Amino acid sequence: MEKLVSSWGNNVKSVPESYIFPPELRPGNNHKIPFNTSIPVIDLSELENDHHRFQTIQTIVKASEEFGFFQVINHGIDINLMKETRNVMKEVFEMSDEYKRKLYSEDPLKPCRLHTSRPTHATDGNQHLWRDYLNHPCHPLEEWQHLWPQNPTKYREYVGACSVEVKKLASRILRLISEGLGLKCEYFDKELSGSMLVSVNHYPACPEPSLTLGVSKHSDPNLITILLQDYVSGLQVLHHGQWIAVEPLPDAFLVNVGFQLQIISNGRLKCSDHRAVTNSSDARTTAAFFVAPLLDCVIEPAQAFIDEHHPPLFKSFKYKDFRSYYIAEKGDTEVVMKSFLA
Ligand SMILES: O=C(O)CCC(=O)C(=O)O
Ligand SMILES: [Fe+2]
Repeated sequence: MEKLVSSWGNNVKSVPESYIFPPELRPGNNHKIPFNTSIPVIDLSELENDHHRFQTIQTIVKASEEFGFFQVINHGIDINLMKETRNVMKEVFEMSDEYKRKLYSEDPLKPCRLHTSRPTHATDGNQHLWRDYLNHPCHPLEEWQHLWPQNPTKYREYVGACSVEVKKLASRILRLISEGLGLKCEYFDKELSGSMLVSVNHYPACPEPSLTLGVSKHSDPNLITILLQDYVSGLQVLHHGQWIAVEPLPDAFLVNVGFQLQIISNGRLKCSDHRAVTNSSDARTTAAFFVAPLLDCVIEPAQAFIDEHHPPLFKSFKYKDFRSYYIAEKGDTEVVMKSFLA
């Protein structure tokens, strides 16, 4: 499959022209910045201890205000299930070209498809990204699982089991955030978090990581994202104008605030721009579970954050209108944010 980087990326000594970013958008030497330890790693087992519960919730809220990112450990999801899920996900990209051709589609409306190189606002529209991805909805499981890849043979089983657990983890985190912000604990329980889509991202080792990107700068359009990573680093977050590198902790999930959580919290929680860089020695596979509102759901700042001194900062809109606009503007954070300001 000539379009998929996973089919030829390992055999080239240099990055093809169409993958080279303009100088101002290249990561340059920033593709190997050291890990920044200020993004908190939060131990969820502390929630069982009455003394530490309050502090843990405060740390989650503070991280969501300051970085829009935090990691969670001791989250209750079986480490072995995480490992098996990562393995079947990696295997998809190692399948034969013949098989990958069957999964590949250019049709964005296809519910399960393998694709590559989604152009974004940060490029000139033709720029390729050093990434292949497989995406499909995964909640409610029974509605979608039969459309997922049949090979690797355990894909449906492991990704299905992991999706159910990740959805529960997301609900738990949303309840903690609600509690920390003074919202009803079940505020996000229903339509606001009614759908979940996974994007399995695969970044083959890249011969010239300073010239290209796996995913260019963007913020996530959904409510909250739960990212399953492996041992290989690559995610960078823009913090006060500087790129900072996130340490990959294979037993942890990385959590990030999406646009909708920023809007509902009336700007209190932040969705931060982030990107994925590549490296020359190891392929990297991640799974981003995007928890999102149902398409007809009305999004607006929650009443709890509005009073005479705090007017609503954002308009009220249907999630589907936000999504269409985000796609049309290729995820340009500034343009998207501006048009939903009150
Ligand atoms: O793979 C990663 O580290 C990040 C992927 C990401 O940001 C996304 O899929 O939205
Ligand atoms: Fe993202």
